[in-house]
Amino acid sequence: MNPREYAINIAELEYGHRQGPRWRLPKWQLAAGQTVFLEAPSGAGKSTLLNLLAGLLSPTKGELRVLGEPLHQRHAAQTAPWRARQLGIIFQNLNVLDYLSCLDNIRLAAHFAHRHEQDTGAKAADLLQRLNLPDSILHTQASQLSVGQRQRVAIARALINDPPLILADEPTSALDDTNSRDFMNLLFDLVRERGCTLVFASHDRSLGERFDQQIQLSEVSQPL
Ligand SMILES: Nc1ncnc2c1ncn2[C@@H]1O[C@H](COP(=O)(O)OP(=O)(O)OP(=O)(O)O)[C@@H](O)[C@H]1O
Repeated sequence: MNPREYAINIAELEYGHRQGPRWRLPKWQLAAGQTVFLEAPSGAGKSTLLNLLAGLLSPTKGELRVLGEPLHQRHAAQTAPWRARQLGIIFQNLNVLDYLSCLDNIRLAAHFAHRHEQDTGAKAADLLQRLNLPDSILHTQASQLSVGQRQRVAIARALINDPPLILADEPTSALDDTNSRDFMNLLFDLVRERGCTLVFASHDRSLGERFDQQIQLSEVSQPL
C-alpha cells in the first residue's frame, strides 16, 4: 500500500511523559477509512497515545505519520492548525463549553479551522438535525443541555470540518447503557456515511464488536 493511504503509520516509536511512564510501539499501520477500537485498562496509556496521534505530544524517537503529516518532525506547539483542519476529537468528558450556545460550541471548531462563517451555521444546523436535535436548540446555552444532547453537540463539533480522522477517548465512560448505545449508533452512522477513519479508545470491550479492527494496546506497545 502506498504510505499516503495510511491514516496512521508508526515505526519504532518511543513516547511518554517527561516525568512519567514511557512506551515503545514498534509498528502500527492503519489504512484510511478503517474504524479501530483501541482497548486497554485504565492507566495503560490510551489518552497518551491519542494525544500523540493528535500532535499534542511529541515522540522521543521513531516515526509517526498521521494522514501523511510527519508528526515526529513537528513540535507539538506547531500542530494546532493541522489538528483543527484534519482531526475531529471527542474527549472523555466531551468538553462542551457550558457558557456558549450549541451553535457557538460547533462554530468555534470551524473558526479554528478557518472555515467560512456563513457556511458553518447552515452546516451545524444540518448536522444537529441529522443527530435528532431540533433547530431550536442551536441557540440554547450548553449548560442547559441533557447528557444525550451534549453528546450530540460533541459529535457535531468533531464532524463540522469534515475531518478525515476522528479520535475518540472514552466518550461513553460517563453514560448509562442506553445513552452509550445511542451515542455509538449516531457516531457510526456519520462515520460510515463520510468514510472517516475512526480511532476509538475505551476500556469497555463490549463496545468493540462493530469496529473493523479491535486492538489491545498491550499487543502493539510495551512499557519501557
Ligand atoms: N502529564 C503527565 N505527566 C506524567 N505522567 C502522566 C501524565 N499524564 C498521564 N501520565 C501517566 O501516564 C500513564 C497513562 O496515562 P493515560 O492518561 O494515557 O492513561 P489511560 O489509559 O488513558 O487511562 P484512563 O482510561 O484512566 O484515562 C498513567 O500512569 C498516568 O499517571
